[in-house]
This record gives sequence, structure tokens and C-alpha cells, in this order.
Amino acid sequence: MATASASIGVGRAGVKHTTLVYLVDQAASRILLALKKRGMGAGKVNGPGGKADVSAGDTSIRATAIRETQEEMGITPTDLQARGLISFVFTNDGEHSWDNDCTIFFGTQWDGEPTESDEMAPEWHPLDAVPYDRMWPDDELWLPDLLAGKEVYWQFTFDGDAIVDSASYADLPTMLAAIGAPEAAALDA
Ligand SMILES: Nc1nc2c([nH]c(=O)n2[C@H]2C[C@H](O)[C@@H](COP(=O)(O)OP(=O)(O)OP(=O)(O)O)O2)c(=O)[nH]1
Repeated sequence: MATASASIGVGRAGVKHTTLVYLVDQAASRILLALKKRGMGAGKVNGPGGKADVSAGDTSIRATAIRETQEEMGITPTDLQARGLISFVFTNDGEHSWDNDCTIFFGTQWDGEPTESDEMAPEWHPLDAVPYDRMWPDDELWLPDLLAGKEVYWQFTFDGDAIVDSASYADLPTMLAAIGAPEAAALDA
């Protein structure tokens, strides 16, 4: 079981810091997603990702993003850019153990071929046909902006699978102030 680390990633203190990775094959205008087979969001299509884990050797949230993509898809991203932060709050869990503050990465290069793992089954989708009906409901609010080259800063409050509140922010400092998180020198530290 991985443990959260307040020293890696950006977001609220005492909340899991996590990653999501979106890889695009620009030559073929397609995005690499995957069916999540177990754990949080099982049955949904998502990018690879997961929580920061110092015990797994993570030295930065970027290292977490690379390790999770290796573990879940068998490939190594080589040009990841940190492009946003999404803060997830889950009201259905009184202990808020599902809450996570997630750094969003975008990339176009990787080593290896996407391979199914115990956690994920990779799927390619055309960039103009992202399967939002099989994804978390907030994704269609921000993933199009990410794919258009923008940075994305959002907070979503969920009750189970339903969004009950949301807010978007102009930039990282504005978002961190709004969610009560410490200031950060960099998104991918
Ligand atoms: N696309 C998308 N991903 C989400 C949403 N909510 C949410 O927690 N996630 C992602 C962010 C993280 O990558 C993951 C939660 O982190 P986690 O580490 O608890 O999940 P996990 O079961 O994959 O565990 P692990 O790989 O770290 O062992 O789920 C959402 O609304 N949309």
C-alpha cells in the first residue's frame, strides 16, 4: 500500500498528492487512455496515474507520474510537462480518504509499447472522439482544454460518482490560495 507524502507534489497538507498522465500520438491524432481494472475509478477509462510514494523511490511528483505510467502501461514517458492541478474532494467518505490533489501531466513522447497490466488495459482513441461517456464526469470539463494546450486548475467535490460542486481557477497561486494549500515554487516539484 502506497503512502502519501506531503513533501512531493502540490496541494493541501495531509491530502494524497497524485498524478494523471495524458499521452498524445501527434502523428496519428490519437490519445493513449486505459480501462482502469481495479482500485479507485475501476471500470472507468482514465490516464495512468496514482499517488506519490517516497518508499517507491519517488523524488518528485514528475517521478511519480513516470513510475505510475511504467507500472500501469509498461512505457516510460520522456517529455512530460506538468500542466495543471485538480483537487478532488469526496463527501461520501466521512474520513475523506479518497480526497486527492492531482498534478496533471501531458506528453507526446515515450519509450516502449503500451502493454496491459493488472491495473490498466491501454486503449487508443482519436483526439476528436475521446470517450467521455466512459470517464469520470468532470473530465469533459477540463480535458479538452488540456488537449488544446491550456493549463487546467480546478476543484471538484463529489458525492460518489456525482459532481456536487466545482470551481476553476486562473492559475496555480490563485488555486492554492482558494483551497488552502501552501504556496509552491513549481507544479512538478
Ligand atoms: N480523470 C480523473 N481521474 C480521477 C478523478 N478523481 C480521481 O481521484 N482521479 C484519479 C486521480 C488519481 O490518479 C487516482 C486516485 O489516486 P489513487 O492513488 O488513490 O488511485 P489508485 O487506485 O490508482 O492507486 P495507486 O495506483 O496509487 O496504487 O484517481 C476524476 O474525477 N477524473
